[in-house]
Amino acid sequence: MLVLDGVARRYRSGEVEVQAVRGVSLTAREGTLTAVMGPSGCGKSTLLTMAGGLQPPDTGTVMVAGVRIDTLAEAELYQHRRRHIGYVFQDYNLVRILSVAENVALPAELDGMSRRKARAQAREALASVGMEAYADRYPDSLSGGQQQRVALARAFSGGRGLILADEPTGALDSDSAAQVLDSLQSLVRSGATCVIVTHDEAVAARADRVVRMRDGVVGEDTGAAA
Ligand SMILES: Nc1ncnc2c1ncn2[C@@H]1O[C@H](COP(=O)(O)OP(=O)(O)OP(=O)(O)O)[C@@H](O)[C@H]1O
Repeated sequence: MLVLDGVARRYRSGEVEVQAVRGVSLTAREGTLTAVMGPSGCGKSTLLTMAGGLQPPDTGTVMVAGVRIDTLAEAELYQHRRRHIGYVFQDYNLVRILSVAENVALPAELDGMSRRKARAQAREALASVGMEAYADRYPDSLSGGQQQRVALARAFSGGRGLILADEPTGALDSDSAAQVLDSLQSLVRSGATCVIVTHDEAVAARADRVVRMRDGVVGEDTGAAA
């Protein structure tokens, strides 16, 4: 579960200060898919990076899997992120010289898990997004949608409960995007909490909840009472 409480964040570049997020509270529960939408520059990505512990809020609190992460020391934050949070970006970020299974196993191996265990875990994660048949292929031989499903498996591998995705279908045609959404929904059904930043109404249509931001605040929230 993700709980954001009154988070705010501003950026300063030179003399100019931008209040990117102005106090957002949002709880996303296990087994739900939340779409965060809104015009360019309204603060969606900033909100997602705070939810994932990639940058702290100036004010407000962030809880992931029952732990307040915005005040954790760096080493603990790093460990908590690796255990509980998976990230997916528009451009997949797969390592081209590694096979699909090696890509998915990489975070666990870097974390000290034995190769055998990490690979077994990777195969399970690939199965949960319907990509187990591609385990020995290389990213360049896959379509964009397939690569994104591998990236989803990597984010989820090891049972990470919170999947944060920034425009995961932004580079895909509608058929590939639909397959990525199928995979995301199957992770949600197996209990993951997913939060997606998107401009794509097709994603919003399949979300359990749509949060629309405007100028750093939540303007509309279909799940406000949930
Ligand atoms: N590192 C940064 N330094 C300075 N300003 C930033 C930085 N990152 C974002 N901003 C500014 O903060 C505001 C919110 O940006 P953010 O990327 O969160 O919006 P967004 O809704 O995700 O936009 P998009 O849909 O275009 O990705 C914008 O005005 C942006 O220019």
